[in-house]
Amino acid sequence: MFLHGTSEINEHGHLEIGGVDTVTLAKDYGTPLYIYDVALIRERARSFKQAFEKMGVRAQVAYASKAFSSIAMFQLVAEEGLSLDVVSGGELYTAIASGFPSSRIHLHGNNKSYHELKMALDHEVGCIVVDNFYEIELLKGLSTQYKRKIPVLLRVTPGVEAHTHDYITTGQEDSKFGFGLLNGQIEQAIETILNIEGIHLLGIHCHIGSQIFDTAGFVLAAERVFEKIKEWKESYSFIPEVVNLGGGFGIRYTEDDEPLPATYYVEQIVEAVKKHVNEMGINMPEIWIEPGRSLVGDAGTTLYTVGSKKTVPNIREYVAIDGGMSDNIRPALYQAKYEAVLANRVTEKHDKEVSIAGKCCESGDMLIWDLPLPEVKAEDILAVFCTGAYGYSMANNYNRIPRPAVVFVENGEAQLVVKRESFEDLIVNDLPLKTKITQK
Ligand SMILES: Cc1ncc(COP(=O)(O)O)c(C=O)c1O
Ligand SMILES: N[C@@H](CCCC[NH3+])C(=O)O
Repeated sequence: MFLHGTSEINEHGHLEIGGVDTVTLAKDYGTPLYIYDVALIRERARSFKQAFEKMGVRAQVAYASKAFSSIAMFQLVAEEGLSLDVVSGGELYTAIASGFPSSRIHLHGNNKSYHELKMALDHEVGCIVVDNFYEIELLKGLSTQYKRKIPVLLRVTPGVEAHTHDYITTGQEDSKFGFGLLNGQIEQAIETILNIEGIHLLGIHCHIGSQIFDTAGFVLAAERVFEKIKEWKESYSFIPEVVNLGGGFGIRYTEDDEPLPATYYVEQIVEAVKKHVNEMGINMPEIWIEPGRSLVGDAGTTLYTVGSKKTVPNIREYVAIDGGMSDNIRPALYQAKYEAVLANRVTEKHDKEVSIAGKCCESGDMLIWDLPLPEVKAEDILAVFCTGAYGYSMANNYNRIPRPAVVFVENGEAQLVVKRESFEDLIVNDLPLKTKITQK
């Protein structure tokens, strides 16, 4: 069994995280329940930041908040001195409500609305990562309303796409995000932006994918971008102050995953940029990265209560839990794999194979196939590891299932940071029919 972060087995034979007994947490807060190991989030945040500091490079580590956003999470991120990547009015609103320093917020999105852009500019966010020509027009219109120049990065699709253990180069840059790097679009965008009085072109952004286990894709992306920067220095006298190489650093979900330490990604990225900068004889730009999953993924665990079971003779045993694709859609969406244990009986032999079914009305609502567990009984507590990224943030109300609560644990203390949705919450926006209802 692989124990992440501060996870331990205590004297009761229970799984403990952050010094708190998870079986007690399940009793106190109910299940399903998302638990975050705060010390592990801090450790990850610090390792990214310190890696840059060690190399003497000016940098911003922006937490990609799509992985998990809540007021408390944003406050933790602020406390650790990271920046924040938001991709919607909702994430931006949460960031502002949390008191996050707006100068460290970066707004992303491939279809930002006028109102989202205005909201970001009203709050003087650190930068807008411009994605397309429509957005340039919107910003041009908006720029006349503000005294300060709008700081922007231009997002490019570098023609490098990474998938888990490998990467491919895509000649045609077939992506809905950003300006093509190799088809003339980015030059058109730079020329347009440089001619807009109220916009300041701070630099270039690219992101090559998610759950990536090697550094070759990042190095190649940096190479592609810098080949172009060499040209832009000549043609536009444009030298980026910032180069943002995105997020995507992989984590260990199961024993098949072999993640690299944060320091290794940072070193390779910095070395790649330094090489080009030295060749060009320009100043080292600030390097920005945007880790999401690698900051919170393995710090999250979901607790469920076991309910019904079904045996299909000679085939398998299904064990159903009180959540499913409503709180973790990743197995259904990406065939994502997870490891799990019985939190209340961790020390017992996990040597019976069962398959964990969710409670949604969907055959595909299976959380884990062929999971080794002890003989499971109703009321056992199942702990699924590594659910911290894209779990709560992609949770939904399918079958009108309320979203679970979120608890932070650290130094033996638990703190509720997101309340469990109630049935009342589910109908709060529903309006009754205008016409009088006649009972038949
Ligand atoms: C632009 C951008 N930045 C950062 C991230 C964060 O990725 P991850 O959670 O894999 O680190 C993503 C998601 O893939 C993204 O699209
Ligand atoms: N939601 C995806 C990752 C998307 C990355 C965002 N650009 C996942 O759970 O793996």
